[in-house]
Amino acid sequence: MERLTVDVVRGQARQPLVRDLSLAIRPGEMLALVGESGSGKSITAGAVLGLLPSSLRIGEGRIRFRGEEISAWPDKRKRRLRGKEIALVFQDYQGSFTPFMKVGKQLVEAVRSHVRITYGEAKELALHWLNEVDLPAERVFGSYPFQLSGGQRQRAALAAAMLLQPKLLIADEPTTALDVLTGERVLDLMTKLRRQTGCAILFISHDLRLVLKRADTVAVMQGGRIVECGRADTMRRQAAHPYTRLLLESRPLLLRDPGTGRAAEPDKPLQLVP
Ligand SMILES: Nc1ncnc2c1ncn2[C@@H]1O[C@H](COP(=O)(O)OP(=O)(O)OP(=O)(O)O)[C@@H](O)[C@H]1O
Repeated sequence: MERLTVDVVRGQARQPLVRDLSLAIRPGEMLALVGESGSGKSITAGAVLGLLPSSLRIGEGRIRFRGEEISAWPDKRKRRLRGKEIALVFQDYQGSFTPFMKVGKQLVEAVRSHVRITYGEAKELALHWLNEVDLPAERVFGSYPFQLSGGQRQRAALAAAMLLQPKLLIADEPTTALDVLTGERVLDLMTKLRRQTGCAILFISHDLRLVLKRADTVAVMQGGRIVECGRADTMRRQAAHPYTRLLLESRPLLLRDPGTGRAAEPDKPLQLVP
């Protein structure tokens, strides 16, 4: 992305939501885009994918993918790129699968909508990737999404994303809905997959400390702009921008019982406090 600006269009007026954003991800690299809610991370991902709502437009700048400028491509051409060369994993892993169709059937259909192979070949590919994400492949293939745990569904979504060996995987808060250990496992798998396949990963997160452990490069966003971008190991030692330091120092939220102010007990109403 070079000097990318995304505007919200209201009648004749345009107001920038993402400004002057430049980022580069190389094959096999994990770049994390981090910032608080509303900082512009999802809009940036939407711009790359050609998935911006109609009220948002790329204003200035350009997006290049494997040497081609894709920002000006028509929707149909971008659609062909999505799923095949650029894959997606969302926070809402429920939304990655249709509820009442077996996981295997969905994986097979996803492959066959992009490449002309037989059912048997597509099934073999699906089983291979389910295996790669450490799932009991045959069982998951024959299961409905609701028969899997949240962590299993997110790993199945990762297998679905990898099926066509994408060059870029965009993962928008893929671990946020998972408990810490399950989330770490999904991240470990992403690290393994990018090493194995050379797939680049754009990892979107609000959790700077989490991504500093796994990403090669970290870009910190605030109010639609990148305020700091650099190697994760350097940022771990010395964050330059005050906002990055604030994100690093911010304490995890605790769940407290609003009545007693103590750590919450199960089944009591909860309140989030900093
Ligand atoms: N369709 C839209 N029209 C107008 N403003 C929008 C639209 N979509 C997003 N915005 C605004 O753009 C800003 C950036 O939104 P974005 O969803 O990219 O943030 P984010 O960093 O991904 O946040 P979160 O972590 O909560 O998903 C926010 O202030 C949001 O309210």
